[in-house]
Amino acid sequence: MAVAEFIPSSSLNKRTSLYSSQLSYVSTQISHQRRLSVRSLPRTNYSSQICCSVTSKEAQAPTVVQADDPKKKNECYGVFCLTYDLKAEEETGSWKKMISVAVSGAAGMIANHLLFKIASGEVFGPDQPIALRLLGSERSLQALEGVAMELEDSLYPLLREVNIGTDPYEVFQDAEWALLIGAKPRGPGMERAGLLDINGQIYAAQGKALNAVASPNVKVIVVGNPCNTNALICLKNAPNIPAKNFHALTRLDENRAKCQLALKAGVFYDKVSNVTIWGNHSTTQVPDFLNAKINGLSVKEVIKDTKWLEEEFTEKVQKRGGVLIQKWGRSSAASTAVSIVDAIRSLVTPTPEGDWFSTGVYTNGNPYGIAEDIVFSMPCRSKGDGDYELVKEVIFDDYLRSRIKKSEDELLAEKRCVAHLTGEGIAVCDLPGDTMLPGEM
Ligand SMILES: NC(=O)c1ccc[n+]([C@@H]2O[C@H](COP(=O)([O-])OP(=O)(O)OC[C@H]3O[C@@H](n4cnc5c(N)ncnc54)[C@H](O)[C@@H]3O)[C@@H](O)[C@H]2O)c1
Repeated sequence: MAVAEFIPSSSLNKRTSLYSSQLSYVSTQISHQRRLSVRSLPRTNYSSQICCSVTSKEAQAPTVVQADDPKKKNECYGVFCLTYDLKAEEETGSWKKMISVAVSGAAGMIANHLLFKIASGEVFGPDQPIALRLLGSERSLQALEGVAMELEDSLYPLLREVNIGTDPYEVFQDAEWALLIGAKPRGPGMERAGLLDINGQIYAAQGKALNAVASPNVKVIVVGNPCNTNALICLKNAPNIPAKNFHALTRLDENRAKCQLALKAGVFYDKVSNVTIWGNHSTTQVPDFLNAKINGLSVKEVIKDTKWLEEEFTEKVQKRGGVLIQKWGRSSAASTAVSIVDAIRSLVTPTPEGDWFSTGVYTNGNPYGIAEDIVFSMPCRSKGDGDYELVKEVIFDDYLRSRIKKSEDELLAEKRCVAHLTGEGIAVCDLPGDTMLPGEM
C-alpha cells in the first residue's frame, strides 16, 4: 500500500490568516483529511490540490488575497484546501486529465441531486477526476457552503476541487462544462415577459462571463427557465464560444414522453427509442410520436389509438410536472437532475446505432425548415466527443408540421421579447400566451 505524503499548501497558510472566520473550520478538518488521504491515496498517482473556495464579497475578509498564481484568484477552506503530493501508484495511471464543471444555482433543488452524481463519477466516468465550480446567488451563499460541506463529507475520490462563489467571472474560470440551472422563480403576478427579462439578464451576464473566462470550447447546458430563450441570450453574449456548444435542456420532456409511450404500449421503457421533443421547453413542445419507435416498430403501428396520441399524449407529458407537485409537494428535481446526466452522457458517449436524443440547440442551417437563429429542440446524434449532428432521416406529416410551427412561432416571439438582451435592438413583447410548464415556474 502506498504511503501518502501530506503537504498542506502554502496558500492554505495564507488563507487561514486571511479568512480568520474560517480558520477553526480549516483546522478541524485537517485530521479528517488525513483520514481521507489514507483512503484515497493508494488509489492514485494523481497530483492535485483539492480546493474549495468562497468568492463572495460578503464572505471575503477585507484583506486582498494574493494567491501564488495570479490567475488562481480563488482561495479555499475545509478539506478541499489540502494539497497532496501524491506519489506514483499504478492503479490510477489511467485517470484522465481533470475536467472543470461549473454549475449555477448550485444551492438549489436540482443541483442538490446533480452535484453528487457528477462527483461520484456517474456522469463523466469512473476514471474522470472532477473540479466543481459552484455558482450561487448572494442569498444562497450560506446554503452553498452547506452543499460544499456535504460534498466534503462524501469523500468522493474523483472530486479534486470545489470552489463556491457568487461572481461568475471567478467561478466560470476555465470551465469545460457549464450547467446553468440558477434562475429566479416567477413571482406572484409576474407576467411571462417579466420572467423572460429577469432571467434573461442573469443569462446575459453569465454568457459574458463564460465568454471571458471559460474554456473556449466549453459545453453549456441551460436548465433555468425559460431555458430555450435563456440559452439563446447566453450564446449571443458569448460570441467567442461556438453557438453549437449551447444546449437547452429538453431531455426531461423526452424521458417523460418515453415513459408515457411505454405505459400505453404496455412495455418497459427501454423498448422505446427515437423520441424527439421538437421546439420549446413549454406547453408548445412537440413530443414526436410519428418518428418514435417501440421495439423497433413505428409507434403508430404499436399504439393504434391515434386520438390518444394526438390529443392526450402531449398533454400527459406536459402535465406530468404539475401532477408530481400535487403528490410530492414540490417540483421535480431528482428526475430533472437525472435528465441533465442523460443529456451530458448523450454528448460524451456515442449514440446507440439507429437511435437519437433530443436537445435544444441553435438553429443554423437545419434540414427541417425551422426558422434560423433560435434555440429549438431537435433530434441529434453524437460520436461521444461532446459534439453532435442533426438527424436527417425524420419524416413529417401535417399534424407534426403544424405543431412544430406553433412552437417555432412562440420562440420567435420570445426572441423579439429579449432583443435588448441579445444585442438586436428594442424588445417587443407579443407573446402568444402563458405556456410555462406547470411546476417549473
Ligand atoms: N429545463 C428543464 O427541464 C427544467 C426542469 C425543471 C426545472 N427547470 C428550471 O430550473 C430552474 C431551477 O430549478 P430548481 O428547482 O433548482 O430551483 P431552486 O429555486 O431550488 O434553485 C435555484 C437556485 O438558483 C439560485 N440563483 C438565483 N439567481 C442566481 C444567479 N443569478 N446565479 C446563480 N444562482 C442563482 C437561487 O438562489 C437558487 O438557489 C428553474 O428555472 C426551473 O424552472 C428546468
